[in-house]
Parts: sequence; structure tokens; C-alpha cells
Amino acid sequence: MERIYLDANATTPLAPAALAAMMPYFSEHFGNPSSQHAFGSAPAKALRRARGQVAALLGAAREDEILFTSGGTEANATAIRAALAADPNRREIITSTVEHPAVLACVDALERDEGVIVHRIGVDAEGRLDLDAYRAALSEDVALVTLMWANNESGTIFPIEGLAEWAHEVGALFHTDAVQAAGKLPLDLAAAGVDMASVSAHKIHGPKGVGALYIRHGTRFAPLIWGGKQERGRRAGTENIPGIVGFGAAAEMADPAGAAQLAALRDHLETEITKAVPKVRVLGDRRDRLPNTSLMAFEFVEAEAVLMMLDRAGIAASSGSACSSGMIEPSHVLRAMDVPFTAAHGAIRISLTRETTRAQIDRVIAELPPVVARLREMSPFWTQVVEQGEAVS
Ligand SMILES: Cc1ncc(COP(=O)(O)O)c(C=O)c1O
Ligand code: FES
Repeated sequence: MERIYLDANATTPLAPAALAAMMPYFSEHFGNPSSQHAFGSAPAKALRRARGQVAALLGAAREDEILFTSGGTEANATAIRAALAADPNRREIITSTVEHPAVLACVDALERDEGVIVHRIGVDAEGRLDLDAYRAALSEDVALVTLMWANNESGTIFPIEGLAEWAHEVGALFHTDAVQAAGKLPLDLAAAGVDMASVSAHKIHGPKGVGALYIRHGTRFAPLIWGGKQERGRRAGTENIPGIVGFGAAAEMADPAGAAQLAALRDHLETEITKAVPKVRVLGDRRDRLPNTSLMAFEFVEAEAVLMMLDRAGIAASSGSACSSGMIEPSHVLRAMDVPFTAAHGAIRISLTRETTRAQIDRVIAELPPVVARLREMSPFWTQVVEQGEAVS
């Protein structure tokens, strides 16, 4: 049985060319890029090359605007802490209710331990930011606005350029978690006007444990990790050279324009599933969504059960729920979007990789509807719906 991987927003397979580029830096080019002797020169050169490759993917104006980190999580934490340290007179942060835990847990800690005031802006049913609430929260006390470019669960895209402009009107720094946007949307950070942006290699067919923070030239900055002078004193610690080389290679191979074509496959999936299955809703912004992402909520089934049966059929997807204290709770994103309880519990995220084929999607279209039907037959809620003679469509 061919196993079909449809969980690209969790991680992507390492591109063989990225792996091949990395290999020599585990062996013959093991040197420390900070060393003055001959062993340091190949790794130092590789580091410069990778910085250029990542800068090009992001549309950075200068290569030294790229700071390598251990991943998206560290990039987010670095940006948030740096903004607060840069201007001690500003003690407020604006973010949204649908950010990744890498942002939300970080600002929660700052609120709890350091008295920072956090404004969490809500979203509508399609996951779109409440612009009025955002405008109202902006003031000269705001150190940082941190809003994601694209949501990992719903795929909804925030209008980053306009949001950044408003932040700058009150003198706040603007950071965006672009982990899901990079490689899937054409990014031009120099033009977008953002001050900082986080990206992660493993979401673009690079290795895990490496990412970058884009820091616009001239942005006020303070390091998160102190020590040696690596990364121009902005992030101490000997660089993860093989990882960074793999990240650079993956960045060079990324094809955001090509990723746009995934939308046709994704739309085909949604059209056929909504035809074949009653009581399903497609979530996320219907006009402005990541091309590879589909979040569908099947009413009156448990997402976990659907995923288990799909997995048995060789199809890997993920759900919009997470267990907390023994209960399966809809994710914070689904709750923020106010998805009704019966639908939120049956929300499945299917996220395509650039390797996903039409034949694979057709297999999902064949396998998924009978799985949902079988589970509904066992559901007392579903039986009630059918007995009450509700039009099931
Ligand atoms: C939106 C978003 N931000 C941040 C991260 C974290 O990135 P990393 O796994 O590289 O720490 C992820 C990955 O799950 C993500 O989807
Ligand atoms: S059982 Fe589904 S997230 Fe834990």
C-alpha cells in the first residue's frame, strides 16, 4: 500500500538535494566556521552561501538581515524578546488569538512574569483578523505587533503589509510568523515593510531544528542567547552548519509560484468531498488561503476516529484538536473561529506537499466519505439528526 502524506503543515520530507548538500558538512567539512585556519573556510563559505539563499527566498534587501536560529519557535521568541528589550518604555504587545503556541505561550509568560500587557485580537468565522479591534489596541505604549502571515490550521492569510503600516504609525515594531507562508506564497519582505519575520526549514523540505529570523537593517535588536560572537553577536553558539546548508538548499529549491498550482488540487478535493459527504463545512478564508491547506469540519464525527481510519487506509492527515486533561478539545484556532462544537470536533486538516499528486487526492476522495459515513452510523447525535428528518445536505 502506498502511504500518502498529507500533513505538510506539520512538516515536509527532506528534499534529497538538501540532504546531499548537507552530507559533506557532517564529515570532511566539520570545521568551525569561526576558526581562522583552513578547516574553517569551507564551513564559513557555506554559511555565507546559505544566508544568501534564504535572503533570496524571503526577498530581503541584504543578506545580513538573516539570523539563523534553531527553528521557527526560537525565531519567534527572539523577535518578541528583542522588541521589548529595545524600548523599555513600551510595555504592550499586540497579537492574535490564533497564533502558533510558539508566540502565544511566549507572550503568556511575559504577561504572567513580567507584567507585559498583551492584546489578543480575535478573528471571524473564516479566521480573518478583527481589524477594528486591532486599530483600537494600537497606541504609543505598544512595543511590538506580532501577527502570523498564514495560519497553520485554517490556512487563512492575514493582510500583513497593511497591518505593518498601521503598527508603524504608532512607532511599534512589526513581527510576523511567516513559517507557513514561506515557500507557499511569494514573499518580498523588503517591500512588505515588516521589521522581523520568522521562518523554519522543515516546512519547506529542509531539515528540522533550523530556521531564521529576518531582521530589517537598522531594527532595534537585543539577543535572546548571549555568549560568543556568532551571527554578528546576535545569536551566540556554534552554528548548525549542516542544518543551515540544508536550509539554504531547500530555500533555493522552493517554488512559491509553483505552490499556487496546489490550490487547484486542493479545490478539487474540497469540491468532491462536499459533494459526497453531507454536513461538512470548509473552514478558513475562502478568498485568501494558503494554496496547500484544507480544513474541513465533518459534523457529528470525532476527528481522531476519522484520522485513525484514514491512517489505516494509508492516508496521513491531522486534526484540529488536542487533548488536554484527558478530554479532546477543539484547538484554540477552531475556538477562536467560533466553529460550533459538533463541527469543531470533526475538523480534519489536509495539507498538501509539492509532491502531492492528483492520483493521491483521488484516493482521499474515494476513502474519506465512507469513513465518515461509517462513523456517523455509530453516532447517537447523527441518528437523532436523521430521525428528526432534517434535510441532510
Ligand atoms: C505558524 C508556525 N509557527 C512556528 C512553528 C514552529 O516552528 P519550529 O518547528 O521550527 O520551531 C510552526 C511549526 O509547527 C508553525 O506552524
Ligand atoms: S487524542 Fe486526539 S489530540 Fe490527543
